[in-house]
Amino acid sequence: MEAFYTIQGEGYNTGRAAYFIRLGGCDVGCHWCDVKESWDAAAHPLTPVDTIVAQALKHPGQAVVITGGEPLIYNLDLLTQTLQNAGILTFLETSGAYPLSGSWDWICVSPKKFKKPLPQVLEKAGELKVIIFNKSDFEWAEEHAAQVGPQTRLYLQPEWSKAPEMMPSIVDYVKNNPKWQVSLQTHKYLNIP
Ligand SMILES: C[S@@+](CC[C@H](N)C(=O)[O-])C[C@H]1O[C@@H](n2cnc3c(N)ncnc32)[C@H](O)[C@@H]1O
Ligand SMILES: Nc1nc2[nH]cc(C(=O)O)c2c(=O)[nH]1
Ligand code: SF4
Ligand SMILES: [Mg+2]
Repeated sequence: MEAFYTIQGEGYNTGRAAYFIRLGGCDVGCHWCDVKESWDAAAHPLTPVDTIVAQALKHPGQAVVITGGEPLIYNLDLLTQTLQNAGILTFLETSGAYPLSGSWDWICVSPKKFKKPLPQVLEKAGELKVIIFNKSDFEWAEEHAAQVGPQTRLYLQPEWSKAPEMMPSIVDYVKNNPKWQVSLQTHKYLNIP
């Protein structure tokens, strides 16, 4: 759908320069999704892997973030292996709703109520990043924390439009349950893509 060089704004790798590759197509249907224009795969022409990788290599960043849409609706083996062979770190942003493919240096799973994550993806998560839209999402977060390994980093990220309202509860929750950390969409405060 699009590719751009920016700073990873969210989660474990926040603050790192990265080339973002946003793949079109998603049927998970989050009502608060901040890239609804990505949902219709047919609206975004296919791009050859070699073209994507050549564009990525024009930037000095050491990492690529593959996001969407839901990137795991595609088999990502060739794209990620080609990037890694070129010396680029591969980071994934996924809902976990589709089977895992690809070769990854970091996997972020952000589970969704609308199409639940697969256990095989949760198992491989470097980080679990749960979006907090309302108070019931804390319980939802704990249900998923129970399904990841002890090494998985745990993040609570406010849904953007609800951030002013939900932030006090998130702060209290993290202070009382310190296995969790706060993740903010810092790129939106920085006014960068
Ligand atoms: C747009 S999604 C694309 C990747 C994948 N479909 C997923 O949901 O993980 C990238 C990240 O943005 C988060 N996100 C999407 N809309 C958001 C919003 N309105 N507020 C906060 N985070 C949001 C998702 O939960 C996910 O972690
Ligand atoms: N800067 C920046 N960081 C991000 N982290 C995850 C994003 C995404 O949409 O997947 C995103 C994004 O869209 N921009
Ligand atoms: S899974 Fe990701 S891309 Fe799909 S609707 Fe939800 S937030 Fe948007
Ligand atoms: Mg985004």
